[in-house]
Amino acid sequence: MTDRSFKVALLGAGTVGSQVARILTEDAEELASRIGSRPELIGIAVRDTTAARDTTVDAALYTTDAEALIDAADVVIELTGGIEPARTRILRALSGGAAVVTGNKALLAKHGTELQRAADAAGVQLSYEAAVAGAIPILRPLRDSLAGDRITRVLGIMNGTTNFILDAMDSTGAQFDDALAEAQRLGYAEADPTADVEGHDAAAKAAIVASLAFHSEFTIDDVHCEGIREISADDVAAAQADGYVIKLLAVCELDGEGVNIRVHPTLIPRKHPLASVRDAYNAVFVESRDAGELMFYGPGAGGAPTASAVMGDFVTLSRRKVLGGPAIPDQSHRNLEATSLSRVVSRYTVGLHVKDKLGVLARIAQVFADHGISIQTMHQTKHPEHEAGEPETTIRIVTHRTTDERLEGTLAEISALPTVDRVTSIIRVEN
Ligand SMILES: NC(=O)C1=CN([C@@H]2O[C@H](COP(=O)(O)OP(=O)(O)OC[C@H]3O[C@@H](n4cnc5c(N)ncnc54)[C@H](OP(=O)(O)O)[C@@H]3O)[C@@H](O)[C@H]2O)C=CC1
Ligand SMILES: N[C@@H](CC=O)C(=O)O
Ligand code: NA
Repeated sequence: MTDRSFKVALLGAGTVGSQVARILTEDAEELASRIGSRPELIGIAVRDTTAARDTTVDAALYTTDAEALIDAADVVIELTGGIEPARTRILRALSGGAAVVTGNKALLAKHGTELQRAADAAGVQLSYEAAVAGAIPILRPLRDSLAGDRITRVLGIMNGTTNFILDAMDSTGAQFDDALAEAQRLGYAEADPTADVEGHDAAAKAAIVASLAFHSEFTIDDVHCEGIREISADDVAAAQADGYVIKLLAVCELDGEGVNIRVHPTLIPRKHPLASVRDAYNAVFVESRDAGELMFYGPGAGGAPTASAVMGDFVTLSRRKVLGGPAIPDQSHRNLEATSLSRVVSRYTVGLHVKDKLGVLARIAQVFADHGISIQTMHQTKHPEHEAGEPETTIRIVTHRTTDERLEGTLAEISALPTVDRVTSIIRVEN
């Protein structure tokens, strides 16, 4: 079997692509025996063929002609990122009969349905385990291992960069910018880290996870998304003092007849298993009717770990291609709708910057009561005197469970009080 070969085109040789090129080169014999046929790397598409590259890979393989490579390939591995030209190139590969592996979550979260339909129509395989939580096998378990169960909720830390930043702020007191620069140096952050920091990267992953977990079609536009840029050292210290840690969580949960999908900073108790997820590690909790609670943990970003997920997909779909037979088309569609955040019930911590005057606490507590929100705890921190001599203070309130809609109305009224300077933070609390 292994004397036959099949042609592989690699698009991209950056953080992940360079590691995939290395594995395809160094492990060629081992891969041939696992697949039952020899993968022949026919070329690597990049933007700049003169850039310094990994010397273990044949320099003659680099090209800027991605289309020629795609047209000649049996399997295409797309690791360039972004929407275009990646979308057009993947569609070209699929319609030409090539199986495709990609880690492009931004593309899948926007055009996943179109790509999957193109793969089904061509009778070829499209795999993207690397797109969510890097090396962690999570999409295959959702799609295959749990195919006979009913998933009720998925809760996860799905972005390595923001976990790295929040962990550094929590454990070493690092400043946000320094922690972000280190995450970029280590290859965790996207080329433009806005997608990480603003939560868009985690939101893309949440859309992909929710689509597989709930057998429906969701895009990133269905995900409510808040990032971590507003999280201050004060928020981190206050969370610590109360026995919490702040994490950027992605939550996908059944909500009546629909699914609520959201990404936001969340306070979780330090004894919660997700609180111990450090550095750029990711973890995904899956709750289902029959299996109960499952936790998937591991490196969620970085070149080699992500390449591991790419190679897992590559070996699986190459083996299937070598064995022959039809590709397995996308499964049942329940077509659940995405629900609005406004009715989601949770606890909140709210930070308020106020004038330190007689009755200010009582007035704020009254507004919460008027809106039917019960306060669990209220802390006041004394600030140095204001320039104009007027004393100021920060109040932190932890509420009992309420809806986003109700909290919004409450804070609109509180913000309008003459004694309230501003709302400094609103963070959800999970138990
Ligand atoms: N980094 C990570 O930890 C993870 C990344 N991913 C995903 O994997 C994919 C790749 O990420 P990463 O390796 O970090 O990205 P990089 O930015 O490090 O690398 C991108 C590569 O693609 C090439 N490229 C970009 N545009 C084109 C184009 N139009 N034509 C040909 N080549 C092009 C670049 O060429 P050149 O070298 O010439 O500039 C470069 O080699 C993305 O979809 C990302 O979201 C998924 C999980 C984790
Ligand atoms: N930028 C992403 C990379 C993996 O998907 C992250 O930080 O998790
Ligand atoms: Na994964």
